[in-house]
This record gives sequence, C-alpha cells and structure tokens, in this order.
Amino acid sequence: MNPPDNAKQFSSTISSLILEGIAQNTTGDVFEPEEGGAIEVTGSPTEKAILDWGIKLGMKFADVRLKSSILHVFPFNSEKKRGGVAVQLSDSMVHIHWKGAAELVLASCTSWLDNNGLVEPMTPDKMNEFTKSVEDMAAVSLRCVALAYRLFDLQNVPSEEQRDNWKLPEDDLILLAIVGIKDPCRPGVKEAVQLCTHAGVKVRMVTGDNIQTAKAIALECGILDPNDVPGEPTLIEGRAFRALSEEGREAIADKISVMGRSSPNDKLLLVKALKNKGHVVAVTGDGTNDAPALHEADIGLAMGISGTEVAKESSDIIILDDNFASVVKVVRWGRSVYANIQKFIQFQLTVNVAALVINVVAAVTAGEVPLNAVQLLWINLIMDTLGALALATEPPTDQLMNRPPVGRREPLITNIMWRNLFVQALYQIAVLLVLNFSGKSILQLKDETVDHADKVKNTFIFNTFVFCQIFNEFNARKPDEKNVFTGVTRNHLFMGIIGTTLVLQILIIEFLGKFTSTVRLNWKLWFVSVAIGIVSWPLAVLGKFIPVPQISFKDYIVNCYSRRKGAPEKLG
Ligand SMILES: Nc1ncnc2c1ncn2[C@@H]1O[C@H](COP(=O)(O)OP(=O)(O)OP(=O)(O)O)[C@@H](O)[C@H]1O
Ligand SMILES: [Ca+2]
Repeated sequence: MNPPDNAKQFSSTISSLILEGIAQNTTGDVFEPEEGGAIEVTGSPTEKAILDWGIKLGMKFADVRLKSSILHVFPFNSEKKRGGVAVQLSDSMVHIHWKGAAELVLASCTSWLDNNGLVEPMTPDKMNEFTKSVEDMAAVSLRCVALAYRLFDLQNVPSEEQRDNWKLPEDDLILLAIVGIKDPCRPGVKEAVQLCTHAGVKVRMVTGDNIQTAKAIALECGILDPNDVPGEPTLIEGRAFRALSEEGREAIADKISVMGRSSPNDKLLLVKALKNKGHVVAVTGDGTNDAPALHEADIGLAMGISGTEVAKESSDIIILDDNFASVVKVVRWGRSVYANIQKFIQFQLTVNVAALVINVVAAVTAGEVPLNAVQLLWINLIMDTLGALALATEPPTDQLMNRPPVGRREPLITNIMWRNLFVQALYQIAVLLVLNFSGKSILQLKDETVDHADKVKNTFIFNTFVFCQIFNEFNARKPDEKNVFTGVTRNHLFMGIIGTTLVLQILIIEFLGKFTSTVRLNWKLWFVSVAIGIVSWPLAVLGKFIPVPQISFKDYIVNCYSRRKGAPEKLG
C-alpha cells in the first residue's frame, strides 16, 4: 500500500482533521531542527510510522500542537488497543480523536468523512467496504490502525478537578483514515525459526495484531507452513482462547501456533497452560504488559533495546540486539552448558565408583588399600578441577541443535550415561582388582623384597588408574557418539589440561615418590599402564552398541514389575 503522501489529494477539512489527530493523539514526538536538517521522530514503531506519514502529508508538528489544547488523554493500552485524546479548538469546539486497532475503531464508527470533507453515514455497504480493505491490508501482513474522531460539547466536559476520571466517549465516531503499516520480518528470523523447529523448539507467535495480519506475518517468517492452511486452534483469537475453561485451554495449548488480537493476559494464560502440560516455556517480550508472562515462563527473554525496564526486570535473559535470531544462540549455549555438566558428571562418577569399589574391596578382603590418601587427593584434583575445566568448556556443537529438548522431568543422568559409566567402571575395577590381588605375579615382582614389590604394585595400580581416567576423559566428551575425537584439537583448553595432567603424573611418579609414597616405574610398566588405559577407547565404542531403554531405569523397572504382576497367567 502506498499511502497518499500529498495532502492536496484531500479537502482541507480532512487534512487538517487527520493532522490534528496524528499530532495530538500520539505518545511520540517530532523534533524539527531550527537550522534545517533531518526531522527526528521518536516513539514506538507504530507511532513513528504514523507521525512519518503525517510529515509526508505536510504536517508542521509544533504548529498543529499549538492550534488546539489537550483537555484529557486516554493513553493507548494493549487491553483496549486504542488511545484517545480530547482537544479544545480556539472556537471552543471539542474534538475527541481515537486511534487504534482498525476493526475495533471501525466498529465504533457511525459515519465517515468523504473526499470533500462531508460527513456521510456509515451504511452497511460502506462498513463492508472498509472491513474488506482492512482484511485485504491484513492479508498482506500490514498492521492496520484506524483514525477516527467525534465532536463533543465543551459544556459536557467535566471540570478540571473531575477530569482525571473522565471516560472519553468512544461511540458515534467519524472515520478519518485507515492506515496499513508494514512491519517486515527481519532478516534472519525465518532461518532462526527453522533452526528452532529443527531443534524441537516450537515457535509460537502471540501478538496484539489482527489475526489476519498475524497469520500473514507468521507465514512470512515460517511459523506457519504455507502448505497446510491452518484453522482453529492453530490460529486462534485471544478472545476465543480467553473464553475457554482452564481444561479447554490446556487441551488446545499444544496446537496453537499463532494467537492474534491477544491481550497481555492471554500470553500469561497460554504460558500457564503450556507449563501445566509439562512443557518448558520460553517467552520473549518487550512491553511492560509482557512482564507477567515473562515472569511466569521458565525462561523470560526481554528485548534489550526496545524493552521496558519492567520487562527486563521480570526476565531471566536480556537480548541485547533485539534480534529473534539470538534466541537460537540461547538455546545452543543453554544446551551446551547442560551437556557439559552431564559430561563432567559422567566422568566424575566413573572415577568415584571405580576408586571406591577398588579401595573398599581391597580393604575388606586384604585389610590394605592400594590407593592412599595423597593419591586419592591427586585423583580428585584431576577429576574435579581439571576435569571440570576440560569438559565444561567444550564449545557448543551443531549436533546440539539436532536433538529434541530435554524434558522437564528427564533425569540429569541419562541411561546412556549410566551405560557408559558402568562399562568403564567395570573395566577399571576388574583390571585393578586383578592387579591388586595377583599383580605381584603378573608383574613378575616375586624376586623383589616384599615391601618393595608392594610399593611397585601399588604405584602401578595408581599409575594405571590415572591413565584410565586420562583416556576416559576423551570418552566423556561425547557420551552418545562413537567418535569421541571430533573437534578435540580445536579445544585447546582440553588438550592443555590433558597435557598438564600427563606431565604432572610423570613428575609425581618419577620425582615426587616420597610425597605420594610411590616408587619409580620402569618403562615397561609405564607402557603397560598406558596400554591398559587406552583400552578404554575401543571399549567405549563397543559399549555404545549396547542398547538402552528410552525411559528412565526407574520407570523401566517399575514397568517391568507391573507388567509381570498384570499378567500372572503367563507366570504360572
Ligand atoms: N500507538 C498505537 N496507537 C494506536 N494503535 C496502536 C498503537 N500501537 C499498536 N496499535 C494497534 O494495536 C495493535 C497491537 O496491540 P498490542 O500493543 O497489544 O500488540 P503487541 O503484540 O504488543 O504489538 P507491538 O508489536 O506493538 O509490541 C496493533 O495491531 C495496532 O492495530
Ligand atoms: Ca508489545
């Protein structure tokens, strides 16, 4: 739509009324530099667009503002979707201007102003014509705003003390103009929506816009699929959603993709319904009225530039560049942090389980433990501080965006992690216990003194244990992939930490024996330690062929048990 940008196309009555409505009924501002130069317009995007149009029509903002004085203002709000102002003209006439969502304002119009400035009654035919043009504009994703006004008797205007409570009359309006404002889908949004969908994140649009406008925009940015024409409840009006019972809302919440003409409370209702159904909900918003939904959501994302302070305060994350595409980054990094914590836990639990079992079994059976306190301290250091640094700093990978999101009730330690853990821990326990009990014969230490042979055996167990961890640290990087080495050389911190651990381990065994009660090992024993450690790599690959149930182990066992109980005839 190309709006008339020349006031000469209308009669002077119309243009002065339109300009009055634009200049007086606005929360924006126009600044005209005295020494010339570009005119500056401020306000919300909708306000700016309308003021810009006024300027094109030849509006002298300051002059128009002086022509009449404002008696009372009803600020635009998202609930009513209109804003009004009462102005008094020099001839003691009062004009009440309204500006708001087109079809809502149109519904209050009983007449319209024709091209010559004559007031014509709003016949059903004319009403249909206007409604049709609103629909046509909405269908090409224009946001429609109608300007209307009415006359009012100065005598009926409440006195100044009572004016604060004055409810501006909003019926019997005379339609002045309907404008269609293009709010184009920003570059990158379509791709971002696609990425989110691919990652199992459903993008929904809840907007105050007309449902047709909302539908057109949703099609443009890929929230709706152009191949299937959606109907309710995929596409729903805020009013219809609001009218449902709580159960009714929960029943359709999943299917909703676009909600049009919604009030801020509808956003909140949708968030609540989705949360009740067990979904994890993220909400983006900018306005003060978005605050309750941002607060209620699991993750509230406020816009950094256009967002109000209230919205920012109610949110968890502030998107500095106001770009929806940044939401993809949030998902990516969020998943990466979660995955890294899982990797670390898998690694740490393996070490703990193995060390614990080895020492307990040895203590109970032989009364002696192979790993002493200082050695355990060093092992703890490897896995706690260094392990955390190495595994938790893995940068996000594209793979993270190929899998579905983690459910609200999904356990932190997945079945896959338990499987990996058991495979490695069992291997380590088996090897080290065998070494503990028959190590002296296996390592051919029979000729040594008992004391020295014990020390060599224990040092060897300690050294092998540490190497098992060093190699298993690579496995921990990719709990569910067979190739655990992808991208490892790019993670310099990981490589650095593995290197440091290796160097420190050599120093400990070769030079700090007094401290850890170890002895030097010959190169053969070093070699065997490394060989035992490296077996954890192929073992991990083999382990990944073991299938695991999709549901959690606990549920799996409960299910098996109840299935048995439920089918006693088969048991008998
Ligand atoms: N400043 C305004 N003056 C009059 N009407 C407006 C104004 N801003 C928006 N509207 C109308 O109200 C509708 C938007 O209502 P609302 O502010 O509840 O929606 P929203 O989704 O929060 O939109 P926004 O993108 O502006 O944040 C628009 O479709 C438009 O018709
Ligand atoms: Ca808003």
